[in-house]
Amino acid sequence: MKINILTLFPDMFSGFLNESIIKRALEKELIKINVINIRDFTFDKHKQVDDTPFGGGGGMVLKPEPLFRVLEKFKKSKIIYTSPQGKTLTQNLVKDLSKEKEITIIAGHYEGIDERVIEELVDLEISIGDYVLTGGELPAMIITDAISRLIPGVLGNTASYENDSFYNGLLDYPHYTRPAEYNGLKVPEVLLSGHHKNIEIWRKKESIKRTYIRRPDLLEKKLENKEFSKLEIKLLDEIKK
Ligand SMILES: NC(=O)c1ccc(NCc2ccccc2)nc1
Repeated sequence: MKINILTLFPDMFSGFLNESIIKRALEKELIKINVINIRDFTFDKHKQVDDTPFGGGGGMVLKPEPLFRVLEKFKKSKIIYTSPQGKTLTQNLVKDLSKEKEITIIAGHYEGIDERVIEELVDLEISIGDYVLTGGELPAMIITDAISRLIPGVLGNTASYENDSFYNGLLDYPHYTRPAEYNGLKVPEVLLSGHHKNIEIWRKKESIKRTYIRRPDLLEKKLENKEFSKLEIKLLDEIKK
């Protein structure tokens, strides 16, 4: 998987690329991340990348020329633009994107980019949620992070995404680690029992309970898509009693 990120602020990515799981995935060449400075694709004296919006109003808009030039180099990849106007990112969309060979993410800035770039070159506009940020760099990191962890080998063998919350359309169950008692607070007995079947059922029930309480919309969706196993239905009935 190769991810190109087009940005005006490449230095914003150094922490993201040089720490932890992403750093190791890059070292193991499981993924390749290419951060490109859009300003390198301006050839005028002032290296102008943005300008005031036609029709007036505040802020600046990224000019079309530098973006058309840089995107010419990446037109074989899937072109993504991060903006509040995009399709909301979900784990399912992340899963679909993780199957692409190469994607290029345009991190918008200021008020956004000239619409002609979106119309002509962008394959998918993505929003990470209903709020506005100073730029598209953090959304680009979030999309890159979420995709990378699904690439085989990126998560160590201990963790895996199969047990992810959202992977099965439910919220995660509670997690505990040593000590078994802290400040008089005990870990649920079943988790200390070594009884794997009971632990699996307890975890599944906790996931469903949490989803039922915190995100009933996710349960609805899972029911609509008929994605419930017989066990899950049984546990949901117990929870509802
Ligand atoms: N919710 C998001 O995914 C998001 C993406 C970018 C962003 N800010 C940059 C920008 C502002 C306006 C138009 C285009 C880009 N804020 C939020």
